[in-house]
Amino acid sequence: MNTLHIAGGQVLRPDMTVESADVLVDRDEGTILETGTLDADATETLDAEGCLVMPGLVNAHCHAAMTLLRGYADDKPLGAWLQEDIWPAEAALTPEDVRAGTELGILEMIKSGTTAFADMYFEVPEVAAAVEESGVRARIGHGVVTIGKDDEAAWADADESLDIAREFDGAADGRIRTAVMPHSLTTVGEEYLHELAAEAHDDGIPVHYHANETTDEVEPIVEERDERPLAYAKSVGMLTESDFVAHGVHTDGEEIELLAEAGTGVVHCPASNMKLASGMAPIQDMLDAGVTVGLGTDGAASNNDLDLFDEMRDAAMLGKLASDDASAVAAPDVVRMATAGSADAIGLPGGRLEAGAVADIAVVDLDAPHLTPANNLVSHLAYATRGSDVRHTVCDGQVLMRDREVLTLDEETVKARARTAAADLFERV
Ligand SMILES: CSC[C@H]1O[C@@H](n2cnc3c(O)ncnc32)[C@H](O)[C@@H]1O
Ligand SMILES: [Zn+2]
Repeated sequence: MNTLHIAGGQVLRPDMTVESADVLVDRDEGTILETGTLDADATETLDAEGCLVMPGLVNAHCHAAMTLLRGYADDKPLGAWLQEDIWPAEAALTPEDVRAGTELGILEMIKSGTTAFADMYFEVPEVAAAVEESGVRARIGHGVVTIGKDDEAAWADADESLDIAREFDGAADGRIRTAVMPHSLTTVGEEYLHELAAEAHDDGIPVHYHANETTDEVEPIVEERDERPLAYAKSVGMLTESDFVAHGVHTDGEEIELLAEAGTGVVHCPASNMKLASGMAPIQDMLDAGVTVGLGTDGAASNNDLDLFDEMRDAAMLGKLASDDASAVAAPDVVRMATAGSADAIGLPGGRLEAGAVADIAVVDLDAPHLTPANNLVSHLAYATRGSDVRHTVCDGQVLMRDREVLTLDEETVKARARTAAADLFERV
């Protein structure tokens, strides 16, 4: 059998306990065969002495190509940031730019232990190619915006989202799944939302969109329709078990109940919410109500990195402030959010390290001053670990990074291509 032996580490179990154990992976099937004390004669070995072996992190809401726009526009609220800076720059992006930015984003994610992500953008065939080449897992989709477009252009955009979702679902040996992705409840008209949700669900494809991110986005819906945004989302068919929303910052108690009843996932993006001053999501209330909550970075222009360890710390800190309670959004909650919660929210396998699960794994080196002493490793993951502490990354049974060297992408080439693409882009805009 073609196997990978991750040897000599401690393993993070799905119940958030930690114990010394090896991990044996079936490289052909891309699954975990067993964990325990193993004397394996494996095809390939990864040394995990002094390390914590954990499920690969899942970035449940991202725009990976926005790495090209990192630091391009800071210190503005969402509306002004999008309209004055981001959308004009994105209008000048070429397919090659999207490929370069997505590769850079994936490189950053692999180097910080992320093995899967959900991505909303355009030029999606380029996103798919980057996912295929790099070996990660992703749920990808074309983001639809219909406001400011005539009917023909709006339907063309909506159709592109459906066509792309149908074409790429199952690509890259099943590592790529898709979703139909209307940008938000205010940037896409009601008739398009209806049609997108109905057609997507007919084909078993989920719907992903930004919702309840800012008060500026909630108020017009309430004024115009006399209902909250997530009640509106439900009425157009976009609040089902397979669907997942990004943000959910300004979500009231009734909307939280709607999410819990429907089984719709929420992706919390605390760094983006703080940077754009969007607000504080009621995450502890959502967890208490049984909502599936995942964690996302959003794009690198509103974060400004794609490191989910940062995001876990931000989620814990902001969750306490939002609840005015230091016991809220505790360390095990955020580790669960960044692993199983995210995987469940976006409907990809992963997030759990156990026999039979997909072999999507991050190996964290504990030998750093900021992780010493190793009093509580779950606490360390939530509050002290940095993406740069990740030593090896494995996805679908394949080693993507060994001893901090990424094997599927050439780091220097990816960085150089992204630098050139960004410089050329800013010259054009
Ligand atoms: C149409 S593709 C996706 C679209 O979303 C934009 N975007 C990035 N971050 C956010 C955010 O926090 N809220 C809303 N929209 C966002 C991105 O720039 C693309 O245009
Ligand atoms: Zn977003």
